[in-house]
Amino acid sequence: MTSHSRGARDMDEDDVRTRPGRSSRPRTRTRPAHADAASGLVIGVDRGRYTLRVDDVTVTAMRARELGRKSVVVGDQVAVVGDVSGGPDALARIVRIQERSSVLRRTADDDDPYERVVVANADQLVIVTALADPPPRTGFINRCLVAAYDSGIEPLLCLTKADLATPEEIIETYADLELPVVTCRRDEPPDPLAARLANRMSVLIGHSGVGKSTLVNALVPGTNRAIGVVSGIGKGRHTSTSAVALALPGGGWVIDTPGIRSFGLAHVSPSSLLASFTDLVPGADDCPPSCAHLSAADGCALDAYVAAGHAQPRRLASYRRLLESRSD
Ligand SMILES: Nc1nc2c(ncn2[C@@H]2O[C@H](COP(=O)(O)OP(=O)(O)OP(=O)(O)O)[C@@H](O)[C@H]2O)c(=O)[nH]1
Ligand SMILES: [Zn+2]
Repeated sequence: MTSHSRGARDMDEDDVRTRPGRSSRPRTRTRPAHADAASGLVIGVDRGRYTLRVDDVTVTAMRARELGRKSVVVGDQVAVVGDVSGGPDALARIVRIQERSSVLRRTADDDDPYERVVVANADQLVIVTALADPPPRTGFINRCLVAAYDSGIEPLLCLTKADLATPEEIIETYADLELPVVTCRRDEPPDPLAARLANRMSVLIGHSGVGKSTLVNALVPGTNRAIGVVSGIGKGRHTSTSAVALALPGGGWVIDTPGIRSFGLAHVSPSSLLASFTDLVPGADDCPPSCAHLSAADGCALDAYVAAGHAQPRRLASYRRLLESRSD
């Protein structure tokens, strides 16, 4: 349906979602609650106060009681009513959370039964890894990849500190995943990364000290993310723990996730991860029900599928490596 054919039909959530950024809506004689709500993007969350972008205005909001227990997270598109002027004492109310196109979850650890959504609507997960100081950890990269594939978010490997070490070895490690890679160094502008971020909603994730703040400062002039010193202790510094979305000068958003170093992956099933390996998917047709896809000895049909030449052995090895990284 096009926007012209709506007529007097009531606005529903889908209408709001497909037209983000509009603050005024056609008024009809019979309107559902808050039909005149503005659309906002949640760019920060701090102790029950939400920072939103409504058109080009930064607005502070609280949640309306009608939201119930549903959490509002950075990246959410919301409907907001009340004072959206952005004035110093202005407080708006979030009355609705639009359907999410993706969710990135974190659990405190893999045994934690509560999955916490940390970011909504991201379409790219930027895995920031230093080439040295600290050295790359493939376990971490693997876990991030599993989280990305499971959430339907495209991964991008961003290798920092290219002045300290060469990237060939780590690039070779992931050569079978069609994983895009960019390298950066602080003495050069991060143009290859900026090009990949343009007009997208990207989440940056990385261990402390990999140079994430340095990157964000270079990507978003005017931000002042604290730059730390790599140390063996590294826990004494005060760091904010909630995600924040920053507007990129060329369009798009980058979400920094201080305090989120990895993801709980207990909820990721072998079959949901397999879905990202489309070349292997048909091979699972002959697997026993709820196959763990780990070995032919347990009846997994993927080995035979690969042996018959239908897919690359290296792809199966990559898939299993990621599968096993869930419990690293
Ligand atoms: N040699 C070199 N050092 C870098 C580079 N980028 C950042 N650093 C240094 O690495 C250290 C950590 O950088 P940050 O940007 O604070 O790293 P971070 O990932 O934000 O770390 P947290 O703030 O702890 O999350 C700082 O001393 C930076 O100056 C680089 O490209 N090359
Ligand atoms: Zn199997």
